[in-house]
Amino acid sequence: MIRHDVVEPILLEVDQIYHLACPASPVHYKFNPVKTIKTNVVGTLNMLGLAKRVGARFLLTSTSEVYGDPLQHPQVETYWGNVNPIGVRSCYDEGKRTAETLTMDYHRGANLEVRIARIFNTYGPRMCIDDGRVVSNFVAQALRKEPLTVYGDGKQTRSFQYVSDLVSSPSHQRAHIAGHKSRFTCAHARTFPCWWLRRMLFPSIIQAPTAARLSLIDRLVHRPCS
Ligand SMILES: O=c1ccn([C@@H]2O[C@H](COP(=O)(O)OP(=O)(O)O[C@H]3OC[C@@H](O)[C@H](O)[C@H]3O)[C@@H](O)[C@H]2O)c(=O)[nH]1
Repeated sequence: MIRHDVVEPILLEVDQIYHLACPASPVHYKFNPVKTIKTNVVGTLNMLGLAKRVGARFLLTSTSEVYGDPLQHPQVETYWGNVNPIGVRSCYDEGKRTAETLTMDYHRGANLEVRIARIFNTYGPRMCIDDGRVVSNFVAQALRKEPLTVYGDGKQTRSFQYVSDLVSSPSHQRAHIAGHKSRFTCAHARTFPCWWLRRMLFPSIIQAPTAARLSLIDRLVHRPCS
């Protein structure tokens, strides 16, 4: 294994590049916004340059956040989004949009074989307890028997997906099929408001047998962060 910051160029002999670098939780990517956008722009350029040099296939993990504050529900891959270029989330939204642009420009200009996976709100084992995203926050708060922090009126909706569904999804499989269209959505077909998530999670965790709760705590706290 090599530890390397994608913001710095690197020369390797590889057949495939999975470009996953970048914090995904809003709390984490807002912590150092300049580093976040650098990772998405300079880091993506470096990885695409490497892919071109060695003729590797390239996968970019993008995000539902490329749609910004969408005016269309659900978001289809042809929707261009509604993004604030100067907001606190822009380092991530616009960074990933630029990363997508660069990926498609290398595809068109250098004939690089590319895939772009637009991943929606994903949760599951190996998340940090302080990840900051809504599902792990609610689970951690319910385990501590604290009130669940629903921001705003809780009517905001998200498409949540379990991590193993993401990995085994048909969309993910398509990433491996040569010649398939270059971008695809990785999301649950339905969206749910945050208030619903609170109503569903809290009683099921509070009423769970102690052993089940301890196992959840173990999975959240004692596993390394993904
Ligand atoms: O404790 C919390 C945390 C979050 N929320 C709300 O829950 C909703 C979801 O927020 P999250 O922090 O889980 O993350 P978001 O859905 O905004 O973005 C995330 O999902 C898409 C991924 O591609 C992105 O990488 C990731 O940023 C937001 O409306 C947020 O305000 C709460 O109500 N309470």
